[in-house]
Amino acid sequence: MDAIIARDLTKTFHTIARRPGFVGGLKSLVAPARIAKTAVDGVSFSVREGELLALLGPNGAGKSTTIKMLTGILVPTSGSVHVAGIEPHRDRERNARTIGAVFGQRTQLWWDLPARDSLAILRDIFGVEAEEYRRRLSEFDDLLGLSEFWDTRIRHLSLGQRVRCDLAAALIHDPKIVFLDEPTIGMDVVVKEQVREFLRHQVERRGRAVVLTTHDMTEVNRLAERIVLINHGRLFFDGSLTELRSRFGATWQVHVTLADAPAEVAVPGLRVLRHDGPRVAFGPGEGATTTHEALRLIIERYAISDLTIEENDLEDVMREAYLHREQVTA
Ligand SMILES: Nc1ncnc2c1ncn2[C@@H]1O[C@H](COP(=O)(O)OP(=O)(O)OP(=O)(O)O)[C@@H](O)[C@H]1O
Repeated sequence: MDAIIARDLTKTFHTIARRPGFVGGLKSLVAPARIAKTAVDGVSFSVREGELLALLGPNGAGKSTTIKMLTGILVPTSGSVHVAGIEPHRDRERNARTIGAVFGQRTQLWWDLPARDSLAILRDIFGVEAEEYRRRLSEFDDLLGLSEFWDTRIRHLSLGQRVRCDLAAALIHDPKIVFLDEPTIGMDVVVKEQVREFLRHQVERRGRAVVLTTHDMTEVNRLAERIVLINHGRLFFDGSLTELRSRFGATWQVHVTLADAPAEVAVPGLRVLRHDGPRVAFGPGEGATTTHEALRLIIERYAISDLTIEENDLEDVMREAYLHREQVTA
């Protein structure tokens, strides 16, 4: 079932352009020149329950603006958004009970209170029953190790500790839908993996729908089943990581050592890049786009004794995707 449905979502900001100099400043006051900036332009997508969608794009692409409309912080200029059947900006109270959100750069906790008290306030605000609260806290503690800094004031927590508290706070009322805007920014690799494990648990075991923005390609690789790419406010890709790799010039090589050393090697759909005795390197040919597919084709024809796969990394693929979009819009 779709948890989030965005249709033709558009947001245009209006700002006042200040003319240079003193006279220019006066003119701007008398006759302000308004500049329109369409940050999100006709974006449509949906997210199912139990699905993690990574919303990606270069700086200034419109990701945060999209998330802000999905969470009800911003009102769309046009188009529609439904989150668990609710229009977030029209029904703020029901929306707040339905969603959880973490903005990695900010906190929704109280600076001068210890983590324990901050969460207790949220428990009271959302009316979480005592036994249920204890159960959830203990689950969050198991996954995020909160009790290490339970009694420390939020202002004294490290960034990684603070975001772990923010994650617990965002989920304390058991929302079905979670928005995360760069949740692991600035975290060390150990804490990042802890947070990723937590998110996997929320999606796979708890069936939550999660929308995540990040510039961290390892995160995308390890977490995202589905990717939506936007640039200049427009959606230009919606699909799996495999589809993304095959569409934006991902290259790979499959190196195999064959059980025999045939004089000729050929696999329909693959290109033979090198052939030296039993050792053969295959690359993508017509009709075979993924390494999985390539392996199936090779194993169907030859017995192999060794195998390695080289793929160019996701950052290369993503750079290709962003540049491709620049050329399309240029
Ligand atoms: N309140 C605002 N008023 C005017 N322009 C805005 C406002 N908020 C965002 N913008 C502009 O809208 C565009 C999209 O910004 P947004 O923050 O959504 O990008 P982003 O994809 O989240 O970028 P980043 O990866 O750098 O965080 C940018 O050009 C930004 O300057």
